Amino acid sequence: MSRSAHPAGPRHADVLPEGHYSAPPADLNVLDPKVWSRTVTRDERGVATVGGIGVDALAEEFGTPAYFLDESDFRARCRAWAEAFGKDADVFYAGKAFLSRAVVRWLKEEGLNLDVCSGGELTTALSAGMPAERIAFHGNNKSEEEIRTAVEVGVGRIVLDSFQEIVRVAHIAQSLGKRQRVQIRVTVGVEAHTHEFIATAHEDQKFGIALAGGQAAEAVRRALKLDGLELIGIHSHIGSQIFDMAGFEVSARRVVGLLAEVRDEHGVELPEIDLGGGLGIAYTSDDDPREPHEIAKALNEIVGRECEAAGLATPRISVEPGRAIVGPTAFTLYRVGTIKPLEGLRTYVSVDGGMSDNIRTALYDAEYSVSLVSRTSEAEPMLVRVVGKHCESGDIVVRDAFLPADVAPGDLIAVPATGAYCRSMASNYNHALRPPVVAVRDGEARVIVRRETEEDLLRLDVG
Ligand SMILES: Cc1ncc(COP(=O)(O)O)c(C=O)c1O
Ligand SMILES: N[C@@H](CCCC[NH3+])C(=O)O
Repeated sequence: MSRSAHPAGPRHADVLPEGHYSAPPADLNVLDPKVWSRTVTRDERGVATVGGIGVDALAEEFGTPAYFLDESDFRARCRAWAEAFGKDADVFYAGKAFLSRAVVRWLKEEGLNLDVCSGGELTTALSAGMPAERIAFHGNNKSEEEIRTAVEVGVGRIVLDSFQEIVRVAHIAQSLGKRQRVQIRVTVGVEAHTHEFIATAHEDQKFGIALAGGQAAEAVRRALKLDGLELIGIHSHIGSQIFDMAGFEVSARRVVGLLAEVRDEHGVELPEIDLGGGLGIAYTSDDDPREPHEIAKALNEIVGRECEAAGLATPRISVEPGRAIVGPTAFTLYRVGTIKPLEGLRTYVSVDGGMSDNIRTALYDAEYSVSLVSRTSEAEPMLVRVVGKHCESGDIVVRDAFLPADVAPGDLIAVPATGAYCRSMASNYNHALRPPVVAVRDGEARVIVRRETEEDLLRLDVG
C-alpha cells in the first residue's frame, strides 16, 4: 500500500515524516475524476458541486458531516455492470456496502439483483419492493429465524456456508413444504492481495467450506441428498478491494474444477457459479481500478475455457459487486473545526465527524484523499492528517494528504469515494449522531437516510 515519499518538504517540516503519500498534485484545486463521482465539478465561484448543487448550499441545508450520493452515477454504474455481463449472467449488488430503500428501488429499476447478509438487510430489501427471487441470502451464521424468513418469502438463493447450515436450511425448507434453491460457498485457497481482514478465500478464516481436503465435495454430496435443497451451484468470494485479476482467475478455475468433480461423481452438472464481489476502486489518484467490461471479459473467458477443457456446458455466472458500484458515488462533507500545526511533523486538521462515519482508516489502514471544496486556493500544498472529534488518537479519516496551506476553521473539506462501507459501518461512538445520506440528482437533493438525533439515542437507552 505504501507509496513513494514526497521529495519536497511539507510546509511545516524540515524533515519529511513517515507516511503513505506521493508528491502533492500539481493543482490542488482539480477534483480528479478518478476519485470523485461523475457529476462533481467546480462552479464559477470555485465551489465544488454535485448533481449541479454547490456543497455550500448542501451544507447549509443538510448540515455536516453528511454523505452525498450522486444518484445518476450510481445508476450508470449499475447499468455498466449489467451491460458488461449481459443477459446470460446475473449481477447481485452487495447490500452490505450500503443499503437503503432508495438504493433498493434504483437497483430494481436498473435490473440488478441484491445480495443480503442479515435479516435487517432482507427486511430493507423486501420493504422497498425487491422481488424475493432476485435476492441472495449470505452469512456464516444465519439464525434459524433468518433462514425461516428467507425460505418463507422465497429468496432466489441461500448461500450455504457450513455443514451445519446445509442440514439447518434443508430441515427448515422441508418443514415449510418447500425446496430451497441453494449454492455452497467454497474457499478456494487463494491469497487475495488485500488487507488481511478483508481477504476471504484463504483457508484459515471463518467463511465457506474448503475445496482442500475434499471438504467442499463432501458438502455437495450431503446437499444433493437432502430433499429440502435444490443445489444450483457453487459460490466463491475471494475478498475485497482487489485490483489483480489473477486471484479471480484462479478462483474461477478451481470452482469449475469442482463442477467437473461433481459431474464425474454424481452425473449432475450444476448450472450456476457465483464469483463474488471484491473489485477495487480508486480511493486516491494512484489507484487504477478495472472497468466492469474488463472484469466480465476476463471471467467469461476463463470460465468458458475451463468448462470447454472439462467438457462441461458453461454455467450461468453471477457476481456480487458492492464497493465497485456504490463506493465511488459518494463523498463525505465535513466542516473544519480546528487546525494544529505540529512543527517538524504535520498539520492536524480536525473535522466535525471522524471514525464514527468512516472506520476504514482505523480498521484497515485504508487510504483516502481529501479536497478543499468550499473554495479554491492558490496557497502552497501542506501535508495534513485529517482527524475526527472522537476521544481516540486513532480517530483518523485521512492519514496523509495535501490541502492548501491556508485551510482554515469554517472551510468545507470533502473525502471522496466514501459510498461503500462508511455509512454501513458507522457507529455511535462517543454518542455521535450518524450522518445522513443525501441523494443528489439533476439539481435536486433529498435525504434518503436521515441524520440521527439525540432523541434517537435516548429512545434506545431505556433507562
Ligand atoms: C459474499 C460477498 N459478496 C460480495 C461482497 C462485496 O464485496 P465488494 O464490496 O468488495 O465488492 C462481499 C464483501 O466482501 C462478500 O462477503
Ligand atoms: N467492510 C470492508 C470489506 C468487507 C466486505 C464484506 N465482506 C471494507 O470496508 O473494505
